[in-house]
Amino acid sequence: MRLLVTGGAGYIGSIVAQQLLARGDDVTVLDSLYRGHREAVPEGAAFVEADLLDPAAVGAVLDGGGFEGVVHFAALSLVGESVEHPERYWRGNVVGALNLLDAMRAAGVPRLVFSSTAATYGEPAVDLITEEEPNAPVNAYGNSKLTIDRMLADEARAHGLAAVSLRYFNVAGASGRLGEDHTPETHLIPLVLQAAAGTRPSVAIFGTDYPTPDGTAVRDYVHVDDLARAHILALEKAVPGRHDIFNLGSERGYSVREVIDTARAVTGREIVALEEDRRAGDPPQLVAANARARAGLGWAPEKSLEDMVRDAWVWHQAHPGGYGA
Ligand SMILES: NC(=O)c1ccc[n+]([C@@H]2O[C@H](COP(=O)([O-])OP(=O)(O)OC[C@H]3O[C@@H](n4cnc5c(N)ncnc54)[C@H](O)[C@@H]3O)[C@@H](O)[C@H]2O)c1
Ligand SMILES: O=c1ccn([C@@H]2O[C@H](COP(=O)(O)OP(=O)(O)O[C@H]3O[C@H](CO)[C@H](O)[C@H](O)[C@H]3O)[C@@H](O)[C@H]2O)c(=O)[nH]1
Repeated sequence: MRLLVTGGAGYIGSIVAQQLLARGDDVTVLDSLYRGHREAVPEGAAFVEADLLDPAAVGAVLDGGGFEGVVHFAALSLVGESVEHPERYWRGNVVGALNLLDAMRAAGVPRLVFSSTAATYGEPAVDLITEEEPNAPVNAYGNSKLTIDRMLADEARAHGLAAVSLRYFNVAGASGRLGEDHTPETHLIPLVLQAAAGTRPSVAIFGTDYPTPDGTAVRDYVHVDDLARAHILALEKAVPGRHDIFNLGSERGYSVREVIDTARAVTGREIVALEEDRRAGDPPQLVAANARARAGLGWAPEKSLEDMVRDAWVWHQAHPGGYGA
């Protein structure tokens, strides 16, 4: 397929672009490089430096481009920043997505796969989160992503777009020469590995008084390669005039302590973990039900937490300062 990957200079988008190229798709990456890395755009992909907030630039890329689909990753995704500066998230994520949809409609691009998030569910007190769980985001990041999900449902109904929202839980791991390099880094696994490598003195455990087996928060971690595979399936199975939503998780949660212990075992390094207060807005537990993705996409995660930590560790050792170093 001829595909546009927005946000393809970022962590997940670059790895999806790489998998698409590997199976023979023709890939163009559109990214503003605001939070991405030119070095992460896979060889073989065409690259356009453009901002989704610039409708003329987006229209110029799509118009006459002959694209058969768009995989849309480009977004702001720092929960804390979204609470302090919600306007950045409404503009960057919602207006950006609207500009993209306008350009796709004008150019007649038939399908879109979108990076949604577990944050659309807020803080549900259930063991496994299904797609039927009420939407109740607790921050502007989740609100912006839920708004885009709703835009896609309307767009599909009115204009026949084949749209799929993939609700990622916690994405981790690396894939060959591509890995996770966020500034600032807020995600647990890269921070734990920086502590293992000695590039930071310790890692914080945010909260030890949660109602979970060991008192620390539980998350459902998915390897970025497994996640990437789900995008390819979604592109193939998207139905014109429909908007489908799929959770991407493993139905198995791990606590912060379990993640740190796994990293100790994988790296063989000492990792100093300091117990701190809860981070504001962190729910005790987020674990995905994935029956819908199994049935509808034929997708199931294959890689373990150990695989994610090992692959991220290999990448971290090869890129101790990230892409910039
Ligand atoms: N990492 C996770 O665990 C996780 C979980 C749930 C959902 N998501 C979603 O997945 C997507 C990818 O996440 P990631 O971790 O790879 O993020 P990332 O920050 O590494 O990549 C996002 C990319 O989008 C680009 N971008 C941002 N705004 C843009 C704009 N207006 N125009 C053009 N480019 C723009 C950035 O420069 C960056 O390269 C995001 O939409 C995020 O919300 C991520
Ligand atoms: O230094 C750290 C960093 C994180 N944590 C804990 O580790 C768990 C995982 O935290 P991450 O920041 O790695 O991931 P989140 O679960 O907070 O965030 C994920 O889910 C969010 C929605 O809830 C967004 O979608 C976000 O992009 C995605 O990475 C949380 O319980 C957090 O409190 C620590 O204890 N110490």
